[in-house]
Amino acid sequence: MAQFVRYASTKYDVVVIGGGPGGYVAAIKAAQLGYNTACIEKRGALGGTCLNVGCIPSKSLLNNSHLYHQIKHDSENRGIAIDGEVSVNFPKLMEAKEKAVKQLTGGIEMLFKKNKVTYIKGSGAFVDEKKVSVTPIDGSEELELEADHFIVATGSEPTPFPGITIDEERIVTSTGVLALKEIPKRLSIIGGGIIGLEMASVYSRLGSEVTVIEFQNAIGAGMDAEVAKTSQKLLAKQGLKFKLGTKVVSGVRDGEVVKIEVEDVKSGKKEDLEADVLLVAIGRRPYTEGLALEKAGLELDNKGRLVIDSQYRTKHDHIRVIGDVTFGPMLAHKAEEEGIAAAEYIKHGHGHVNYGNIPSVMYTHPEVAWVGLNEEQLKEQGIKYKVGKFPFIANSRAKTNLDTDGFVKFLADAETQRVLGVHIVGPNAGEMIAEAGLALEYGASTEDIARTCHAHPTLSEAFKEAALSTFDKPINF
Ligand SMILES: Cc1cc2nc3c(=O)[nH]c(=O)nc-3n(C[C@H](O)[C@H](O)[C@H](O)COP(=O)(O)OP(=O)(O)OC[C@H]3O[C@@H](n4cnc5c(N)ncnc54)[C@H](O)[C@@H]3O)c2cc1C
Ligand SMILES: NC(=O)c1ccc[n+]([C@@H]2O[C@H](COP(=O)([O-])OP(=O)(O)OC[C@H]3O[C@@H](n4cnc5c(N)ncnc54)[C@H](O)[C@@H]3O)[C@@H](O)[C@H]2O)c1
Repeated sequence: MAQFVRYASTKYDVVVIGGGPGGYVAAIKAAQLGYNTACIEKRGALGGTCLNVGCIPSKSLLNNSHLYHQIKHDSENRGIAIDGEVSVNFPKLMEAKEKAVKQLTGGIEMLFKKNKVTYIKGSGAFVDEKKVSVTPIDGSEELELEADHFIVATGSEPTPFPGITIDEERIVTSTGVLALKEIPKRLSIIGGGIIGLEMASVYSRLGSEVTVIEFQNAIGAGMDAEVAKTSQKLLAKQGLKFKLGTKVVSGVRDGEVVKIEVEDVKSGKKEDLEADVLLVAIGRRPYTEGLALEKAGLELDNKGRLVIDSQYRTKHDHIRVIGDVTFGPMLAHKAEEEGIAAAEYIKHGHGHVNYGNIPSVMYTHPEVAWVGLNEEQLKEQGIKYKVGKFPFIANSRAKTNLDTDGFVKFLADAETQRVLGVHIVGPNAGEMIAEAGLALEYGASTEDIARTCHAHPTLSEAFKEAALSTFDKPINF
């Protein structure tokens, strides 16, 4: 009975299943558009993978491990003398991460209150296409909710590696690696994608010997090949070991160590490795467990993604799907944009996400960021393009910061100079890429950017000079 008082109503205009970046944003937007909205989340905290076990905890560890590494290895250069020992307090580092997560997930609860979204802590499952049942996480009585519209945003989970058993202690996914009890002496990572490289950076800076095992001959899971190569070189200089073109045959825990057998893809040569922790980071897959999709007759494709049309509708017009659980890149900002668009489709019949303009950022040091098409895609599509590049070594702010690795690379239409893609490896790339996104959105040419006054001395002058370099000579290089 108490449940019904707490959850006020069992009939809503909009019910959102999943409280991650897709779901919580969709719920707030729907409420702002005037709908009586509820959001069902089973984790016990809002914010989904991103805030709880993804973007936010990983960025906390990346930031603080970078600071530590810089203080320890890069202070003398800068005229800062360290008298005494600089060391890591690992439990405290983890505590700082937890604090950031708690503040941000709690912040979403406040936003729900402010926007009058009903937050239902439980697991949602379709009863039919008009109703969902909720099993509350506090063990109280099951509820049934009816709604005119549903938005499914149940996210994704780590892709398992066939034959390798995860214990989240010695053989871990991204969730386990973000919550280790101690810094492993040796960390092996299967997958040289974004998770693999970000976590490799964290633990390498903290003192682990890190080996990244990647099936492909390049790291970065699809980033511009030249950028991927540069990034790999810079990460290798920091001490990361790479085994590219390498297949993992097996990974087994043996007491306190993990034994890994790998095989060179080309030669078939086998090798045995040993690690204290093995991270499996070979991608993520859509998560629909327990949703009882069959009760609503919803379809999955062969990759387990919920099938939708361009307005996020399933075969039922009133059931929409957004975020990692459906098509497109598995990124928080993509899920958020879709959350807003889905609510707007419900209200107005139109919404907007530009899938050609979704930035990607890898938060290593230096960062890697890109948006639009890369050289390989342009060649594949037969589009004639010009390249403009500017290295940070020639940028005054990068010089003053003693942080000069990397470059900005523009790809522009050969005839019109319209920006087609921007790829950056370098300091602050993740912030700088926003300017490229704006340029793409407005259909800017590289000349538009080159003629825009950028403040001096800033890293963004490298951005301007790279744009200029697609059609003229740079000034400072
Ligand atoms: C280690 C790591 C780092 C990452 N870093 C970044 C980054 O820096 N930038 C970036 O853009 N992306 C990053 N990502 C990806 C990002 O986390 C996802 O793209 C994003 O969280 C997807 O949002 P979503 O709302 O679709 O799903 P999720 O965030 O996965 O949220 C889905 C929610 O639905 C809930 N749920 C599932 N089924 C039910 C049910 N039946 N009933 C009730 N609730 C349910 C789940 O508990 C979950 O909380 C990272 C991911 C990982 C793993
Ligand atoms: N900064 C960010 O935006 C950020 C950070 C972390 C995660 N994410 C998102 O989370 C998702 C998952 O990340 P991820 O790094 O697990 O996936 P990913 O797709 O980025 O990379 C997986 C890598 O594993 C390799 N691989 C696959 N199977 C393998 C095998 N059997 N042996 C060796 N290597 C193998 C792939 O070639 C690829 O390079 C991605 O979609 C990513 O966009 C984003």
